[in-house]
Amino acid sequence: MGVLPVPAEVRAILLDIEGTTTPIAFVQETLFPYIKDNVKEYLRAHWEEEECQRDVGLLRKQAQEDSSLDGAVPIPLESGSGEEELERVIQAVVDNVHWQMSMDRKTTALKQLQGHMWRAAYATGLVKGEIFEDVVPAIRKWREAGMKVYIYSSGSIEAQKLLFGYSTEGDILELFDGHFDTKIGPKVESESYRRIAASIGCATNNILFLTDIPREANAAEEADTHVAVVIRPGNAGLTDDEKSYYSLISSFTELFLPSST
Ligand SMILES: CSCCC(=O)C(=O)COP(=O)(O)O
Ligand SMILES: [Mg+2]
Repeated sequence: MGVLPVPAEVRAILLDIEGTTTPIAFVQETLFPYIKDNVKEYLRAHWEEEECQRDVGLLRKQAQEDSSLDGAVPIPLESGSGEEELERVIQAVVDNVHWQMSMDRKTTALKQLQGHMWRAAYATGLVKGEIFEDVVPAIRKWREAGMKVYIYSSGSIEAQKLLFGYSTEGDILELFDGHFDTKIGPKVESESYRRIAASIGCATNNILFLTDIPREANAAEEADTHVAVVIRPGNAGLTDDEKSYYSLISSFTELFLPSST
C-alpha cells in the first residue's frame, strides 16, 4: 500500500463519486439501466407535475443547444391536446434521454431528471448506494483531524444525497459538509474549482480533489487545486504519462494527513 502525504495547506477534501467513492459498475449497471427502463413510465405518471415540466423544459433547451450534434434528438413543444400528441412528445423526451445516455453525457438537464427518477428506486429499497469499504472509515478519520469533506459529482445534488442517504453503509450524509454538482460548472473546467473554493470560503490550494478522471484532475490543477487520481476496480486505465504525472491512490486509507497518528 502506498502513502500519499496531504499538503499541510489542505483544509478540505473534495470527492468525486463514480469511480472514486463508488464503483463505476454500480452507476453503469444499476443506476443507469433503471433510468433507461423506467423513463417512459415515469414521464407518463408525473407529466402534469411542476417538477417534471421543469425537467422537460431543461431537456428541451439542452436539445436546442445540441441540435448540430450527430444523432441529436429534438423535443417538440406540445401542439394541442390529446393522448397521441402527448405520447409523441413523451417519446421524443425518452429518445433524447436514451441518446444522451448512450454518450454518458453529463448535462445538468439529464442529471436533474435522473436524480428525480432515482427517488423511488432508493425509497422503495430497490437500490442501495454502493460505496467502497475504505471510504467511510477514512472520511471519519479525516473529519476527526479537522478536515472538511465535500462531494463534487456530475450527478445532481439530489442524486448524491440519495446515494449516500440510502447507502450500503446506511445514511452517511452527516459525513459531508456540502455538495456540488454541474450547476456550479462542468468538472472539466477549471473555473468550477474556483467557484467551489469561493463557495466553501477558502483558497483553491486549500482543497484536495480526488477523482478517477485525468481531465477533471487537470482542470482542478489548472485552478491551483491539489489533486490525486483514484484507481479503483473497473476504472478506465491510465496512460503511462498520466500514471507518472499524477499522484495516485487506490484506497482512501493511503492519504496521510499531517496531523494523523
Ligand atoms: C451521484 S449519482 C450517479 C452518478 C452520475 O450520474 C454520474 O454522472 C457520475 O459522475 P461523477 O462525476 O460522480 O463521476
Ligand atoms: Mg468519476
